[in-house]
Amino acid sequence: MSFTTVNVGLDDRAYQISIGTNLLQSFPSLLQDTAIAGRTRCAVISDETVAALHADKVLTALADAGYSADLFTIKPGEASKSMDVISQVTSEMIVAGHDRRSFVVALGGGVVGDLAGFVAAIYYRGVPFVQLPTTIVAQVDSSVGGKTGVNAPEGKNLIGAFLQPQAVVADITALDTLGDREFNEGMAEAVKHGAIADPSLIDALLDLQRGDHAATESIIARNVAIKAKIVEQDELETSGTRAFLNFGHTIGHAIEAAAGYGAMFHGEAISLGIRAALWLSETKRGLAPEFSAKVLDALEHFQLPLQLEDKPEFSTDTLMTKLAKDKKFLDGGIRFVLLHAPGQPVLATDVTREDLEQAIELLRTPR
Ligand SMILES: NC(=O)c1ccc[n+]([C@@H]2O[C@H](COP(=O)([O-])OP(=O)(O)OC[C@H]3O[C@@H](n4cnc5c(N)ncnc54)[C@H](O)[C@@H]3O)[C@@H](O)[C@H]2O)c1
Ligand SMILES: O=C(O)C(=O)C[C@@H](O)[C@H](O)[C@H](O)COP(=O)(O)O
Ligand SMILES: [Zn+2]
Repeated sequence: MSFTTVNVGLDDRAYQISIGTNLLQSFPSLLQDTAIAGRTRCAVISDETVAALHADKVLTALADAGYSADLFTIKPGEASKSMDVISQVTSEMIVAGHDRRSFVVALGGGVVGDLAGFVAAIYYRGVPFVQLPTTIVAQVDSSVGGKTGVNAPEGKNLIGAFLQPQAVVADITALDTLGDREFNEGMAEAVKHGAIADPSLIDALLDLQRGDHAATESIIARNVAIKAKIVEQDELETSGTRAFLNFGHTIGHAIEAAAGYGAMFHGEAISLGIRAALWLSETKRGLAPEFSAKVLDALEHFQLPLQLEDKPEFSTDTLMTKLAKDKKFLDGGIRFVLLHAPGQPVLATDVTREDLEQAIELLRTPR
C-alpha cells in the first residue's frame, strides 16, 4: 500500500490524512493509534449514490478487520444537509442499538462528511469519527479541519460543531466514478487554496488531466497541506486566519442559499463568489488584474460558472438578505476576505454594502 500522508498537528486532536489509490479496501489498518482503537462497532453514513458505488468495499474492509458495521444512507444532495436528516439518521442509529462505544464512518462528499461529522459530535454526546471523502470538494477541503454541521433555511452551515476526525483516508480511485460536473465543481476549492496560499498550485490545476492518479494525488496532498497549516494556526476561527479559507464564500454562500439547496453545487456557487472577491480585491486592495485573470482561467478550465443566471431568486435584494447571515458579520460589520497580492489574503473591514451590491452586479455581466 503506497500513499502520501499529511499530518494535522493539533495536540491531542492531531490526525493523519492518507491519500492514495484503492484505500477504501484497506483503510481500517490506518485507524490504529487513534481513538477508534478498542472499538468494534460502527455506523457507516453515506448517500444512496455513493453507497451503491463504494459501500461494499468499505463494509468488506471493516468486516475483514473485525468491525461490526451498519450502513445508513441519506438522499444525495445538499437538501439532505438539514436538521430533519440529522434527526432521521440518529433515530435509525438508536434503533439499531448503537451507543457511545460506536464510531462513525463518513463515506461520501462534503454533504455526507459535514452531516456525519455533526452526527458524531452530538450522538450520545459525542463519538469519534473517520472521514472517507469521495468527491474533490471532500478530498481537497471538507474532510479536513473539523467543521461539521448542517444548513438552516436562512443560511449555509448555521448549525454545527467543531469535531476533528480521527483519520482522513482519501481514495483517489473513488473519484473515477464522479460525473464531470461533480468532478469539476470541487476544483473551485482547489483554485481558492491556490489563490490564498500557493499561486503555483493554479498552474498545476491548469495542467491536470482527469484520470491521472499520480498528479491528482499530488494536487490533493498540496491542498490538504495548505488547509492543515491554516487549521493548525486557528482551529476554531477565532484569530481570523481560518477565515481566509472563506475566500469567495461570502457571496458564494449567499448565491448557494438563494438558489435553493441542491440547485447548484457548492463549488459552482463558490466560483461565482471567487470572481466577485477578485474584483473587490482589485478595487479595494489593488490586486493585479493579471492574477485575477489567471484565477478566472483556472475556474473556466473546469467549466465553472462566472456569470449569475438571470433568475428572480438572484435579485440583489435576495442575495443581500442571505449575505447578512454570513458568520463573518460581527456587530453589524462584515469581515470580507480579500487578496492584496497573489497568495496573500487579508480580512478587510472596509467593504461596504455598496461595494457588495456592485460586486453582485458585476456577476450579471459576462467575464
Ligand atoms: N466542512 C468543511 O470544511 C467544508 C468545506 C467545503 C465544503 N463543505 C460542504 O460540502 C458540501 C459540498 O460537498 P460536495 O461538493 O462534495 O457535494 P456532495 O456531497 O453533495 O457530492 C456531490 C454529488 O456527488 C455524488 N458523489 C459523491 N462521491 C461520488 C463518487 N465517488 N462517485 C459518484 N458520485 C459521487 C454525491 O452523491 C452527490 O450527488 C457543501 O455542503 C459544503 O458546504 C464543507
Ligand atoms: O474550513 C473552513 O474553515 C472553510 O471555510 C472551508 C470552506 O470551503 C467551507 O465551505 C466551509 O464549510 C465554510 O465554513 P463556514 O464556517 O463559512 O460556513
Ligand atoms: Zn467551501
